[in-house]
Amino acid sequence: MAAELLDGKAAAAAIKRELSGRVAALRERGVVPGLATVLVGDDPGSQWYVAGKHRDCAEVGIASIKRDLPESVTQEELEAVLDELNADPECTGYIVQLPLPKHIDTDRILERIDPGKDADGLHPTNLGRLVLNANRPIESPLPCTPRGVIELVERNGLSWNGKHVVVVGRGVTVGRPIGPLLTRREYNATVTLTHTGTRDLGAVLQQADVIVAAAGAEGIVRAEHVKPGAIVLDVGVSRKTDPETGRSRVVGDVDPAVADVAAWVSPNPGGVGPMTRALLLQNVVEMAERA
Ligand SMILES: Nc1nc2c(c(=O)[nH]1)N[C@@H](CN(C=O)c1ccc(C(=O)N[C@@H](CCC(=O)O)C(=O)O)cc1)CN2
Repeated sequence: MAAELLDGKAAAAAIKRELSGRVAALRERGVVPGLATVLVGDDPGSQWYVAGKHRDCAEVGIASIKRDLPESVTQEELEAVLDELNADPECTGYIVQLPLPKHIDTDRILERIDPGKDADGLHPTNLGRLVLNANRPIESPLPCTPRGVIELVERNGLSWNGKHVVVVGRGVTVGRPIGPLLTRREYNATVTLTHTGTRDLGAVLQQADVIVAAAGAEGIVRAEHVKPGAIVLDVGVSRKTDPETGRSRVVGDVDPAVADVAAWVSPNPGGVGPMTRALLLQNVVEMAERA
């Protein structure tokens, strides 16, 4: 039987409709939320994601500011741009598009962001609050993709309570922060984080009620790894060029045959990607509401 689809486009559209009303209410109070993006270099994927963030802002009434910098930018020049955004009252939140070029120290850049303007929730203060505030609501921005994964499942009437979640990939935007989030009492999941050093990944995956595949390794999750009835979220992004058309397309971490075994799968594209974008807007709106 074919799995049901976790439609990220539909869920993201619903979130954006809700946010439009909240932005209108903020504007009535004279508060204009403004998201800035910092893009370094000319990677077409990153350019496409950043352009999408500006389109999303326009759709819900958030002002947006662009800072596009050449690949050759130095650490000091990039930090000066962040200092300027930290001081700019029209920028209420901002993101630095990742990945950054190899000559840039990404950790130092993330630490330079004012935690009160950290729309991605990746500043050490905000990641630390995610770990510390175990028994009270978190009043600081949370990483967008983990938030998007959680929302996508819940908006389809599914619960995390008591589920064994196996996450594949230990990157800073998904794998590392999703465990502290899903193990909070309100979600109550049990999380296993796997990575390239995990022995017998297939055997670990077979124990999962939910798989979150965020390794960026095409087709790493296959049908024989998946327990019948599991929920499978495909967060991985690899790009493949079609030899006939020369056009590039996104391929995920989940082999399409998984849909014959799982109960629910998120398509890729059209699953977690649009949710990441919607939850970024939600972070911006929440930060403006709290300010
Ligand atoms: N500063 C950040 N950098 C990066 C993040 C992040 O959350 N913060 N995540 C990813 C890229 N990303 C957002 O920035 C992102 C990835 C994918 C999508 C998306 O909507 N994808 C579409 C398909 C797109 C395509 O065809 O290329 C989909 O899934 O339907 C949005 C945002 C790394 N960097």
